[in-house]
Amino acid sequence: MRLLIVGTLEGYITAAGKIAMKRGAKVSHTDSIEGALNALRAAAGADLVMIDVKLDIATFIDSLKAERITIPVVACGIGTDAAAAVRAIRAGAKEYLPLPPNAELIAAVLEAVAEESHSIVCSDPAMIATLRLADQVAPSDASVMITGESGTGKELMARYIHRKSRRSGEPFVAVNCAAIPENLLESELFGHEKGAFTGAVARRLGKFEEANNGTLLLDELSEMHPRLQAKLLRAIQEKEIDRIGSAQPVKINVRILATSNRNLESEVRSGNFREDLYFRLNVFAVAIPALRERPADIPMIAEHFLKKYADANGLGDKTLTDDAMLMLRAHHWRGNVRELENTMHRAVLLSRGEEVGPEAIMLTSQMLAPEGGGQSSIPANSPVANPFAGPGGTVPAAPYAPHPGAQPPLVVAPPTALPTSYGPKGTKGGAPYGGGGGTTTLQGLIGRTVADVERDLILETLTHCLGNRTHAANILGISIRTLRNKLKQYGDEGSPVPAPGEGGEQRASA
Ligand SMILES: Nc1ncnc2c1ncn2[C@@H]1O[C@H](COP(=O)(O)OP(=O)(O)OP(=O)(O)O)[C@@H](O)[C@H]1O
Repeated sequence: MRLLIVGTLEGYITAAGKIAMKRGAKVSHTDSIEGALNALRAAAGADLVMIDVKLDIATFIDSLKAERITIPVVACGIGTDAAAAVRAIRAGAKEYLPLPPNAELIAAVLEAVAEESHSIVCSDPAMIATLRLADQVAPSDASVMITGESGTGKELMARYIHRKSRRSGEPFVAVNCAAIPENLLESELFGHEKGAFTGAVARRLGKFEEANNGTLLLDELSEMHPRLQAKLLRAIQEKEIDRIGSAQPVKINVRILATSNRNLESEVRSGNFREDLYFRLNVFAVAIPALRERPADIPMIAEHFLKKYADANGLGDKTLTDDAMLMLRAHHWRGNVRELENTMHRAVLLSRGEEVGPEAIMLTSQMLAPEGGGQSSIPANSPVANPFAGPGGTVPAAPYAPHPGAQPPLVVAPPTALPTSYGPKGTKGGAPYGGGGGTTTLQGLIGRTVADVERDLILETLTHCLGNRTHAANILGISIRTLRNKLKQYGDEGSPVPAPGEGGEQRASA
């Protein structure tokens, strides 16, 4: 939880900050609205803003909206100044907190924000049983291996276990082992001393030390190189780590959670994953069912995201029609909850009135037949399954007429609409999405590495989205986490990364 305090809070900054820090929040402070906007633009990141009621909250919230920065804002002021409180709430603040700060009130607000952004929505008995198991294992210090297909909510489950554990007031630190190159992952996890290698200009603490007394999530652990697996095993067994370049081991107290979307047992059998490490980490196993195996969750999660994105885009209340719900229930959801989330995000932006009908439901993975040849009950190329579907269920270039105020190009713009060149310098276009991609454009890519093309695609999409990470991740079909990891890597390698709200040149941290 990262808290940004804006203004002087009538001289109570230190007290409020201390209370928040005690609850595990990372607190930063700026005096002015401009300072806050700059920090948020530069991706400094915050989960909650506490702002002095004396500042111009309406202008601040309007600027956030204009720049599509979604963040809850809580106003703070002396005592119970009812008029100021009403003004702040009218301007869009979620809450009004009276000063001097009250520890319980601040704790409740922080908790509500944390719950809101990481709550697990479910009603299917299969998922409820999985949550019960998580509840049982959470209080212990045992390692937990969380498995499930991509997009089922493994990271969400890890956060849930941390929240329910005795370590909930301590840091939760996640490392995506697949997104970090092997040579960097070692220093990311274990840290390094100054001069340990070329470029190590200062000591850097690794994620193990950052997570000390708390929980470390090793996301996509199956991707870790065997050499590092050995070092990880030692860290877990000995409860100490060696920073690169140091002969002095550092004691650590970290609970490990790990996720994998591969079958780790077969990775062990094929020699790609150490058996001893597997048994160390697999003290408890929590297997999250695929979304299609918990059909009762589909309507509830769909409604949840419908509300979330309608609120985020200021589009008022929306409801799904029966036909639209039928389509959602019948779909195979190979991309699981992430795919459903993206589908609902698009539906919100494409629907015109209060009702969201089948015409707004674009099931982009229709073209991926379910494994084993099974189809959803509605054929992929049926106009009902996807009203925009072309032959084979692909989505044609720009078939919709967006209603005013929506930003469909951010979500469904075809590659040709992007101001980009995916090919070598000077060539235009490229169609990595289904439908419409021709051999000419593909030929333009020959001679370039996949990593190179991927970087261009990601950076151009981000530029197109004015630096908005969420929109870019949606268009790219990758998780926001994967996008952030990639951006960090590109930034480290010297590529200019657009900051939120920027379409262009400014460098920012991912
Ligand atoms: N039950 C749920 N309720 C609400 N949101 C959910 C639920 N399950 C997943 N999500 C959302 O779906 C998205 C994907 O979840 P998450 O990143 O946890 O999946 P994952 O299994 O870790 O994916 P990957 O394997 O690709 O890293 C996130 O935005 C998450 O908040």
